[in-house]
Amino acid sequence: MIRMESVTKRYPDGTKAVDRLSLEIPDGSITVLVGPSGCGKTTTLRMINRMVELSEGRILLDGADIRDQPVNALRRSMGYVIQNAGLFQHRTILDNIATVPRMLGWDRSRARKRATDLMERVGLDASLASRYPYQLSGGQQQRVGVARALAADPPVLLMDEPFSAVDPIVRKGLQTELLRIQAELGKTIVFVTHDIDEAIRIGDMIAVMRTGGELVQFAPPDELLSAPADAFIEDFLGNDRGIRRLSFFTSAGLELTTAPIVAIDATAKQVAERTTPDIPYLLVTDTDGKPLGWAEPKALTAGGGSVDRGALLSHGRPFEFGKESLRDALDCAVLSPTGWAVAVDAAGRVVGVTSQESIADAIRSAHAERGAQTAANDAKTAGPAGSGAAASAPGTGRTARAAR
Ligand SMILES: Nc1ncnc2c1ncn2[C@@H]1O[C@H](COP(=O)(O)OP(=O)(O)OP(=O)(O)O)[C@@H](O)[C@H]1O
Repeated sequence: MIRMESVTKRYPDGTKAVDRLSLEIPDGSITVLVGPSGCGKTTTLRMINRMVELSEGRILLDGADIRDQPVNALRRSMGYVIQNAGLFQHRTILDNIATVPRMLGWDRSRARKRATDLMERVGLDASLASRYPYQLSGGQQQRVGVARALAADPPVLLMDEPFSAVDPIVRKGLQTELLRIQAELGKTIVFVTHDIDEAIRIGDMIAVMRTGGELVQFAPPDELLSAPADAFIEDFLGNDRGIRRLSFFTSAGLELTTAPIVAIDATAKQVAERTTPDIPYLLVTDTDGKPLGWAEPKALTAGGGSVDRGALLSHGRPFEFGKESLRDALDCAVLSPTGWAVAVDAAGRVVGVTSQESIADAIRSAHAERGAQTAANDAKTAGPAGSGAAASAPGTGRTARAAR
């Protein structure tokens, strides 16, 4: 664990970049430092690998003061990724990734084998190995940067605005890749961004800082959204907090019904059996159970056994039950022409449908459950007085990340 104890950084010109920052960065998870330009994020990150020396306080890595170990050994235990990747322009992609293992004395073939494996891990095609950085897109260069930082398998990864220079679609792809890599490797990642949406999407814990290098709130993203510490955080988070928070609630608890579902080859009798006064529309599936569209029951029987697929209303985007969040389910329902959302399994087969009312019920119970959980965690972490000054992550109760 990285523990920052009342850390202050004053630059020689007198600028106080970080002010008595206390933070416990939990192992094996992503902690995001976020805040407006100039609030001290980069300075904080660089104090961890001693690219910037702190002025007061101390930083402990697994209980040991980082100033008590040789700076080279410290930096080797921490991969470092920056904006625009910072690749060596005169080296091939493979050699860029193999840089640290080579510095550590690995022989050439072992280092290259490691680099080749890492290219695959970060989603880079092997055919790019012999190219030079200028022959890659910005997104590909960032992937190389991540692979290079992972090359010596350091337990800690420090990432400074790594995805800021690429367009929003590529950026989302890189975030997804990082989450996938993190799920596989379980590194301790400290990630700097000024983008609160990025922080919410990838962070297990988020530290919000404000100008003057002050920590304002340290919390998991759903807690930040539900209980911002003050008006500054509320403003920084922007609109739609309630809706965005629904991304942290799984759709697994939603009540589904299969009552209004019929297959395309259903007989008139089967359609009639499914039809009740409560159900103005039926969802039609193909014979494999995949959704085709909504139809009024009478439209299904009008053709005397053959359904006109072109006349079906769109079923919209279905959501994957249990994997996607309540936010996804709500979005599907709101966009559905019938107001009902279609739930599918991983193979895309319909497992049921759910109404906006059922989703509203699920949202209410999810809020109540999370409230009870938070209260229980608060009671646990409150513990005996004087249990430490550093802002710390709750020990338990982090909900599984819904597919964000
Ligand atoms: N070498 C330096 N000498 C003097 N002041 C510095 C130095 N480096 C940074 N600062 C100042 O320290 C403060 C914090 O800078 P820092 O780069 O840590 O902020 P940041 O939150 O990462 O900003 P950004 O999002 O714009 O990158 C700023 O006021 C900055 O001008």
